[in-house]
Amino acid sequence: MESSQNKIRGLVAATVTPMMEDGKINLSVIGQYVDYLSNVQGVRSVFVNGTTAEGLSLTTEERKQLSEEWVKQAVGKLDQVIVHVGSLCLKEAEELAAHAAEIKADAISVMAPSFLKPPNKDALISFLREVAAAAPSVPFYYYHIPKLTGITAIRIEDLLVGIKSKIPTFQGVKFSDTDLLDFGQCVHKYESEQFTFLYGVDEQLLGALAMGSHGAIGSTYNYIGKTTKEMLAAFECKDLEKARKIQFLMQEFFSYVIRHGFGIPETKAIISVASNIPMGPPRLPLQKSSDEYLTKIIAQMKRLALL
Ligand SMILES: CC(=O)N[C@H](C=O)[C@@H](O)[C@H](O)[C@H](O)CO
Ligand SMILES: CC(=O)C(=O)O
Repeated sequence: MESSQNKIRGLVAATVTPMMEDGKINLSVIGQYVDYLSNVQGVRSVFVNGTTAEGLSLTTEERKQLSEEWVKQAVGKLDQVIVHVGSLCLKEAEELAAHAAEIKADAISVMAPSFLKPPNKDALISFLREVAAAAPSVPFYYYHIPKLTGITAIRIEDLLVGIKSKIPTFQGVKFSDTDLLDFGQCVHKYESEQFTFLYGVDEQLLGALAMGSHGAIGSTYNYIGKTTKEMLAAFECKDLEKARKIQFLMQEFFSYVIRHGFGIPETKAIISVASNIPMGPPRLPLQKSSDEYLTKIIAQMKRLALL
């Protein structure tokens, strides 16, 4: 049984994968990255090899090296290292899950396979169950990101019916979608099960907090973690006016970048500026964004006092 101590609460940074100009992964800066997150942003948990980390663009060997390095560097500095082990290939996902267990990752997470897609909820559960079974003592989080997986017809409220009997290690959901009806009903219906619901659309986290979110996993907590923590604290003290003020400020940033193009290339560049750690370019098919655009983003962030 999970003790409440192991439950994920608060903010989790969805990390980027540091890369070198030649395209190789750069393990050598992960120690510094951990220090930066915990000391500068006050973020003490990480989600590695996920979307922001270009997890599905990495080789299995690279994913293993990265998760090993994160777990190693996190000792004594971070609370939780959650490793995304999802893959289009069940066998590869199982291998990564077993590896995460071996290196003592705190939790694993799996998104739905998105090329040959599960035709229905039961097929998805069967896939998740097999992966989870490869790490039978590691807490398991389902990673819901329908816009990217293309699996938009499966509601999480329905997916979770009886899930503990099928996936004994099931612990919660990383919910990266704007559907607050589905999210709210997950929190409400499964309260007695003590699942953990972590919200993943950073632009509207306050809405999810109002629905009872237990925390958040997102790419922007790499650089506005500290500000977001102030919003969480204000919400906690029921100072909604202050919480809104902070969310609105962050939304000014989101509104600007989303209009002009916002994704992993920009995220890597912003973190590089914020942390002074070179995160490098993204891997193809993603492309570096232009210096001109990045200069504008940084100027906007400074204007909003987010950098
Ligand atoms: C699609 C995507 O990458 N979503 C991230 C996590 O789920 C978020 O953290 C976003 O990057 C963030 O909300 C900005 O849109
Ligand atoms: C954004 C997110 O949570 C991920 O990178 O997987």
